[in-house]
Amino acid sequence: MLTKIVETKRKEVSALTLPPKVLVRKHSFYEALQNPNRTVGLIAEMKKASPSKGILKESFAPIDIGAHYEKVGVDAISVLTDQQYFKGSKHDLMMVKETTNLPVLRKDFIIDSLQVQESARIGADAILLIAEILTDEKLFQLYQEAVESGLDVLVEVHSLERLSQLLQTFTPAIIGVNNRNLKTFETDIESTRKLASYIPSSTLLVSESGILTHEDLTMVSSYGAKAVLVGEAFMKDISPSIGVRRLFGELEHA
Ligand SMILES: O=P(O)(O)OC[C@@H](O)[C@@H](O)c1c[nH]c2ccccc12
Repeated sequence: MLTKIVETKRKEVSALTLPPKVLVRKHSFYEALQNPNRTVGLIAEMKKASPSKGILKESFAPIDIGAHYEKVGVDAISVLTDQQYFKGSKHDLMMVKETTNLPVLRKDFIIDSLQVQESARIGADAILLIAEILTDEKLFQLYQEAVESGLDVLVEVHSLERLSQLLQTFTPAIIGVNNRNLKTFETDIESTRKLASYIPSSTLLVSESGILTHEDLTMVSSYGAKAVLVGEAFMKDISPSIGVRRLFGELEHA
């Protein structure tokens, strides 16, 4: 699947023309995640579908979900912009950026400089770079280009092997441990525990995927995660804000 997605991205990039730059107020993704009001920062994701789970939310309305997230006090919003596999769009991101005052992370499979420039132009505050689909050289190049364009970067990694390797090239400011193996779709929050001790203390550790309950949140926080990235649990709850409150232990789990 991952190989297939990257192939699709190559085709998309070869047909990509840069859109005009939208004028938006930038927010620091990095600073937002260090919310002093709680022990774990929250990046709340919106995604209509995923290759592993199919449709997650039939009545998917990005502006509405963004409003829920902002009202309930999440620290940042992640918007899936991949169309083919996640049923998202760049337009979703632009709408969310326009209607909220939160930092917005562009969640996509970025393999080329053009996509980095595009992300800045559509108003993203941060981008995801997946170490498992990039060489060290490419990852570092795209990372630097993003920073030069004023974007924060969430560098995602799944295996210890890939993590150790990339740390020999550079130390990202934010590292996300994806608890989901994108090749097998197996999800296990223990991945965060296994990798946490190898991540430099100066790096902000984000635990991504498979965090469904308050217990999961407490667990990854005890492993050293300073922030979490959660999507599915919020898409499947009665409303995204109820999902957020449940995750923080303010309501019982259904
Ligand atoms: O829906 P979940 O299990 O809470 O996971 C959210 C997020 O971590 C996941 O969507 C994700 C993490 N890395 C990715 C890379 C591409 C697409 C999606 C992702």
